Amino acid sequence: MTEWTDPDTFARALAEVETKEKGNCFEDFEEGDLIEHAPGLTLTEWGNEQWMSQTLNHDPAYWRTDAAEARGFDEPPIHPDYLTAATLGITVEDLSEKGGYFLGRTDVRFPGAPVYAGTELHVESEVVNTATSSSRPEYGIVSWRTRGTDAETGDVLCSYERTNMIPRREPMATDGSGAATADGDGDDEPDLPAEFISPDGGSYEDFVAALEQADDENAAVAYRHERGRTQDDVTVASLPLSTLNTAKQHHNVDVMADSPSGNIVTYGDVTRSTALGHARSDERTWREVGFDDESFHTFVAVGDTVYAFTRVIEAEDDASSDAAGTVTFEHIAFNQDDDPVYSGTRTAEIRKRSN
Ligand SMILES: C/C(=C\C(=O)SCCNC(=O)CCNC(=O)[C@H](O)C(C)(C)COP(=O)(O)OP(=O)(O)OC[C@H]1O[C@@H](n2cnc3c(N)ncnc32)[C@H](O)[C@@H]1OP(=O)(O)O)C(=O)O
Repeated sequence: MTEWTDPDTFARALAEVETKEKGNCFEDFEEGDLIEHAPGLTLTEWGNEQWMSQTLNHDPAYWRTDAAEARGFDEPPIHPDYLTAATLGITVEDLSEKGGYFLGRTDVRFPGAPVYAGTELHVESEVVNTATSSSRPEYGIVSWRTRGTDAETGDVLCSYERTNMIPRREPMATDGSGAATADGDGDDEPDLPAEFISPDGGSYEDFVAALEQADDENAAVAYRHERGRTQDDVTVASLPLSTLNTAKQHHNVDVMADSPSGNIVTYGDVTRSTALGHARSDERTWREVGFDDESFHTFVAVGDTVYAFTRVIEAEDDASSDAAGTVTFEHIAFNQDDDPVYSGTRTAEIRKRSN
């Protein structure tokens, strides 16, 4: 038998053989295509706790039975961030393993009852939009609507619309006009208010009072959270793999050395969940309602630190329980250089002071 492990021989063999490719290119997606994601995943207490602990989501209702019961849950439930990340992770093999980046997501909702450990997740996606990228001819932009359901009951547990940049098999012919970006001369920078108000506490009434104060003045309710989380092998590689997210961006240093980021990068859902964990540590969350207009602005890599900034947009006394009111926030995750890495709006029910 030929000794193929001789390095020169092996290099020649590698150069000759076909690579069994993974994932799909832009050209493989057509609007209306329905994709059922085979992996599925059982949401476990271990997966939930690993996700929550590493992203600093330490709300006692997700950790302690008495705290869970006081919030109307039967037991500590699966955290909505882990549910969202798992509903996306499972889809990567079919939708985005070829490469490209997670750009944004909107209409993230949790229509079902609280989800508990042991629930088997079934996920499917529909291609809702395919577009050329005017600035990057080697990529297209694809959006999918994804639904994660309870495999046993068929109840929808999590749904959203997500957009990725996806590599094209053949780069688009371009006259280069799309690459030019009008940077402007800085004159169109939005004005900031004269004053920033920070709520006195994390209860619903504190957000209402701060918004009322800001309404009278040239002010906004906005503040930063002290905690930061430096990205390490666990957050960058382990957490996405624990959701069956096979994107090479998170665990293949060899391939990523040649990519726009030059390195493996943090799964967008880890960055976002970490920033939300920081924000939640300064409020009295009752329930998560939904997320919109989420965007990932730049890469987060091992060694980067994820911080969070919150702007309070509105408060309404229309929550699902008298114990809480509804607050809409804009959260911005930023790194050690103060560069925004993620932004999105979040609607959450926040406990009233008496509860
Ligand atoms: C899951 C998963 C993978 C991941 O989790 S990867 C980690 C999370 N994502 C990131 O770290 C990406 C961060 N973003 C960036 O670094 C830059 O945006 C990027 C990807 C390098 C592109 O930067 P550019 O400066 O070249 O371009 P733009 O930001 O202007 O965007 C390129 C085109 O995309 C369009 N676009 C951007 N955001 C959205 C959006 N939310 N929805 C729809 N379209 C969007 C933008 O308009 C540009 O279009 P053009 O026609 O002008 O090219 C996984 O694998 O699934």
